[in-house]
Amino acid sequence: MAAAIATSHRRSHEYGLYPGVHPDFAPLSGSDLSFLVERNRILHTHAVPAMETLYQQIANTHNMVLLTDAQGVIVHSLGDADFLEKANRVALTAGVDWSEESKGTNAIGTAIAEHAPATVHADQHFLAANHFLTCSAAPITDHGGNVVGVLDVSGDRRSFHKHTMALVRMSALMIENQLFAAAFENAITLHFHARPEFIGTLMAGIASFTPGGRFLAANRNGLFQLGLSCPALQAHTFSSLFGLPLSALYDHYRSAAPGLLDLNMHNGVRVRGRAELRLTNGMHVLTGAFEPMPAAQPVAQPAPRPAPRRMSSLRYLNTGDAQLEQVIAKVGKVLGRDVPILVMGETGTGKELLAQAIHNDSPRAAGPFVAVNCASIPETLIESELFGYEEGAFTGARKKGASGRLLQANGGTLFLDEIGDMPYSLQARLLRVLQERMVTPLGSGKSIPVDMELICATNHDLRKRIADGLFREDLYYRLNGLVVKLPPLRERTDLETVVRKILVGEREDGRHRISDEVLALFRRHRWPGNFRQLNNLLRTAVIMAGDEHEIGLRHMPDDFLDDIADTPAAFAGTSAVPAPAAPVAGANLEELELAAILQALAANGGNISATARALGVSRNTIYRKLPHLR
Ligand SMILES: Nc1ncnc2c1ncn2[C@@H]1O[C@H](COP(=O)(O)OP(=O)(O)OP(=O)(O)O)[C@@H](O)[C@H]1O
Repeated sequence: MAAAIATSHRRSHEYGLYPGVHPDFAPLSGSDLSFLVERNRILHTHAVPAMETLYQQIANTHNMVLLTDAQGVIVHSLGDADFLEKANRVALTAGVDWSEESKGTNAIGTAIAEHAPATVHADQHFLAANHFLTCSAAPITDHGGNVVGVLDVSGDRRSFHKHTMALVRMSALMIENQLFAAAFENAITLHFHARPEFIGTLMAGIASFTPGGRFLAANRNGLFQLGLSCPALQAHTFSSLFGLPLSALYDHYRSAAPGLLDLNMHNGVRVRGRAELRLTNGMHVLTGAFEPMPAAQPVAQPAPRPAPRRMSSLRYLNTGDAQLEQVIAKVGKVLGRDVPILVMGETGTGKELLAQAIHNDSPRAAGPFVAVNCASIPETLIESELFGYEEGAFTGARKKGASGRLLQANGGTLFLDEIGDMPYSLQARLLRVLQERMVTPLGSGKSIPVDMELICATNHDLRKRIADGLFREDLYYRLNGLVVKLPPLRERTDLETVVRKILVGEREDGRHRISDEVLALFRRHRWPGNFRQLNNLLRTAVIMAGDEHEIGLRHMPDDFLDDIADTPAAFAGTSAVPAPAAPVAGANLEELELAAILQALAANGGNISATARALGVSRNTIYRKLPHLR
């Protein structure tokens, strides 16, 4: 360090500074300061919690915690009141520039100049005005290795403690990992270390890959363990770095309770790992573990490397509901048998997800999965969308023509969603394609052979549509090789598992859980939007809950609680609701409901908000039922 301090002093001279100078301690003006914070918003957001934790460890030691931008200008500070007065003399406050150019040798400026952690003690500071300080600073870098800020602890020189630097470095690493996670939210993220107990700690390496397996980036410890520079890693993939095909990674996480992965790195080092992939629809596809991770294995006895298992996508969907289990068993029997499958079910019951799982488990999994929603394409376009067209087939046709969705599904699976909404005129054409296995694009005399599996879905009663003259009977019989019906959410017996699974997908740490009260309400809700509704509701609730681990009634949106309140059955049996006094013979539901509200009001001392919370309804609902309370 002494050499680095001497070099820094030389630089300070070159900047035209001299030790006795009284430097410019003026901070940025108000609007410039706001601009500085705004420009560093992401850094600020992720650094402040780590700064607060760091500060808790050093509180009452006459120290301050400082965050600067990449140039050394202070963005945020936390400090001991008794030290603040002294600190103000040298302006350890937001908006002041602590680069070497401005203040000569100091931990912040020197850490930036050296691109390395720096401790500058007492008279090691270049300016005499700063000799009463002792400072420890660590640069914060992004995944490309660029310094984006500095974390620093500065205090009275008599308060110097040799462990301060270790704390600062750990906190900087924590901030870097947060920035990394935010930058690669939708990537496959692998947390790895040779010692399994270090996975999930600051020591773990983290590497990100595209869903196709291409290397994107690694954090500081990841780069260290991989032993390659960032540019050298760009040519790599998941399998070239960790010796496991990507498909085996997906398979691993389709098992009911996947443990840590055993991986052989390109340099021969064996590591253990845990992978995650967050999809934009909010579900993790990789962290198939609904249960907490199994305890790490002792270091001395690494588990024998298991033979790669192929776990099915269908099995991944199977979360314990008996009706669903039957559906999965049935479709499992016809996989690859060229039997068209018709999936029935209300909106949002997961028909498309099931179709995708069937495709993934079929012998055509390597081919394309092409989904067409017949209800969402305008009737005038559906023909060209499905069958494609030749160049110049109609006004507005693209120059080179288009292949059409049927041909795009060649070699894979075509999923026709909302088949009941297929225009009647096109149904005969579709039937011909299915019978002859040939597609004739619009405006073309040529027929092209096509080879695909067909899965259709509908939430209409197709027999009724046939009776109404809206659906062709011959097409119906061609489509319904195997008909399966997905149960609506209100009939599923695995609601708790499903909720847990969605919550695991909502946040990387998967730490939210639902309260028994809310689960009881969920069990009584009608769920008209099925999984789509449940997913959205849980996503909002997780945001509402923030740092609270348990999702309770107070995190539920009002419209949901209103819906529940309008479902009389919802009042029976929830732990939140005291059972109404012995029902009066002949009382109707409304009377029972009123009795329950009055009882809850009494139990909550007439407090409307507490009563609403206890009953799982909004305050408006209470006022609606008992208008005299307004
Ligand atoms: N088992 C499940 N667990 C969690 N989320 C699910 C599950 N099944 C479906 N979803 C989610 O619910 C939403 C609707 O699913 P999907 O599109 O498969 O339903 P659908 O029955 O095809 O709906 P629609 O009839 O409206 O087209 C999607 O966001 C999907 O990811």
